[in-house]
Amino acid sequence: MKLVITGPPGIGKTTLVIKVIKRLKDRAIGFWTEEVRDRIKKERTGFRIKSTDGKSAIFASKFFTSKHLVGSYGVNVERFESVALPILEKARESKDKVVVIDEVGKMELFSKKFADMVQELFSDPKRSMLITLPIRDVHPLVRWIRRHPQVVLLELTKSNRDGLVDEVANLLRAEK
Ligand SMILES: Nc1ncnc2c1ncn2[C@@H]1O[C@H](COP(=O)(O)OP(=O)(O)OP(=O)(O)O)[C@@H](O)[C@H]1O
Repeated sequence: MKLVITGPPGIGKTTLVIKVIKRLKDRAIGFWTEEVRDRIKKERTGFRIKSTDGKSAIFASKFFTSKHLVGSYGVNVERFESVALPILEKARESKDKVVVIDEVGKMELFSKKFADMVQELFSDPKRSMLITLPIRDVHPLVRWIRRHPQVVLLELTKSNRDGLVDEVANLLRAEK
């Protein structure tokens, strides 16, 4: 099964993914991205990637100089790849695991290697995946995933986000 969660920024996609990973325990392999906030001013300063094997890196920041910009955030593609690629390579070898990728968005897709890896994993019909996507088609791959015939697309809202945790975990757990 290919479960794809979409919804507007801040609706709770990452929160849902983290809860589902906890439910799936070691059946889940992959990564999620979360905000980095200034401890004193409380404002968002960037984004961090965290993998199921405990690695993490700040890969986008207001303080990074980069040719890859999303709004005021500079994206460090090498830092992103240093966490994302090893865990997805490991996932490729672990055929019975659910691959979790939060998210396939504009910042992440500056990495061509990441885009190729996502497409490869997604193209395996037997592969169970849980992916989050931005609401807009920010990249041809986002459009391709959204329209893939195997996809079950779930749009997250304030009213369904709590109930979907068990539903998503059960759907993925039921897969061999
Ligand atoms: N089910 C929930 N109940 C209450 N608060 C929630 C819930 N889900 C998320 N939140 C809160 O909403 C905020 C945004 O959540 P989260 O980062 O998961 O959203 P997101 O959709 O992944 O955002 P982005 O699109 O920026 O990645 C967080 O402060 C989180 O604590």
